[in-house]
Amino acid sequence: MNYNVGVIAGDGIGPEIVSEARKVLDAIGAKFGHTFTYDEILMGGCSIDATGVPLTDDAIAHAKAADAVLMGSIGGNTATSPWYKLEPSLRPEAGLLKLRKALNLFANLRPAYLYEELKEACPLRDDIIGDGFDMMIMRELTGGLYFGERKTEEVDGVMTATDTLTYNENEIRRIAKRGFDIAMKRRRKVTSVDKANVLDSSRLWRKIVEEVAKDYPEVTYEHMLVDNCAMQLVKDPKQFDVILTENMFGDILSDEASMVTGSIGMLSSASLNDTKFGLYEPSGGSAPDIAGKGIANPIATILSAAMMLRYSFDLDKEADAIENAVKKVLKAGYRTIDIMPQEEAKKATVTQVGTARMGDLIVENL
Ligand SMILES: NC(=O)c1ccc[n+]([C@@H]2O[C@H](COP(=O)([O-])OP(=O)(O)OC[C@H]3O[C@@H](n4cnc5c(N)ncnc54)[C@H](O)[C@@H]3O)[C@@H](O)[C@H]2O)c1
Ligand SMILES: CC(C)[C@H](C(=O)O)[C@@H](O)C(=O)O
Ligand SMILES: [Mg+2]
Repeated sequence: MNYNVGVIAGDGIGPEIVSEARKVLDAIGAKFGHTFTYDEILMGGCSIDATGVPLTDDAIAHAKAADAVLMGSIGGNTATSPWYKLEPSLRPEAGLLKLRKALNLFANLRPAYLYEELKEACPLRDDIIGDGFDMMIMRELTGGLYFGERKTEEVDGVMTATDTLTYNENEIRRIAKRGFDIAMKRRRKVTSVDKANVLDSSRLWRKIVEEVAKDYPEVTYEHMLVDNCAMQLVKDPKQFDVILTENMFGDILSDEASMVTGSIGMLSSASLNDTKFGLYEPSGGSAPDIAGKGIANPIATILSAAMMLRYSFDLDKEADAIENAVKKVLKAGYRTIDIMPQEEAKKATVTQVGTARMGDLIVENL
């Protein structure tokens, strides 16, 4: 079967990590008898440079026409890049937000899993790590602060900036259902994270989650305030199965969860709508500090490609093959620099490799 994959390589390390994921997809195609054709789509800083805007209507049309989209990352150094002198709607991130909205990608799944082999890269103590942990962050992606009205204006001679956080019950219900559905396929526990002690939007979130929970009697659920959740993620990450939360909290908590798995370079993600379509991308950014050096970890992008095979194309065997190959390569001791702490470097059993070599090793182990 032929699959038409839209590819947004993007900026910074984006092109480096996406080309490794394409390498792996091509190898999967050859092994299992599929073809993947790639439609390259411009988004982010590279689109600004080429067209003056971070995402053109033509780019949106190509993304919509694809069977699924694989993405690297967009953006630059927000302190120094000229892209951040442009008005906000013309900056790289505006392209990504516009695409998420245009494709109605409301459900963002970010699986944070500690590989046995990466315990050394996890900054937590051994007694906290125990047998490891495996959680799914289910982040609402098309509402909340990211999409509310915002303005900067002078009020009584004082510069004043406003961002608004709005959720309606339908937006909350559909993401909550997704969260409980996923929990049914996992360890049947949902932790709904909010700030209901302060925010109206969180109080509505809690009310709707409680209604949805009634349809899932087999799932244990709890509410947790976001500040406590941030703390619990490092105190006892094992307690979490599905973390269900709104857009901004999910953005922040998923970066935190990634670090307890060893590195942001390990955290894959799928952004889904209510069809089989999805946008698959690593959770981390364009990493301007290491772009062009050939040292970025491509595993999150490769695992995102595996999620694409599983969720958009129903190719479970093929997705398993990628995930197993990643495990084998880690077991054999290969590490990119982000998952290789100093003490590990001294061990003869561990070998540091760059981006392309890591991609090749995963292909060799398929
Ligand atoms: N989905 C996306 O495209 C996305 C996500 C997050 C940030 N961004 C953008 O990326 C730019 C840089 O943001 P930032 O520096 O705050 O976050 P970042 O995630 O790009 O980088 C944070 C740190 O993590 C490291 N890192 C990230 N991915 C890595 C990988 N695959 N391998 C090894 N190390 C990795 C970086 O080197 C850096 O030290 C900004 O413009 C931001 O808006 C884009
Ligand atoms: C680049 C940025 C807009 C984006 C977000 O905040 O959603 C990123 O941080 C992410 O986590 O995908
Ligand atoms: Mg983020």
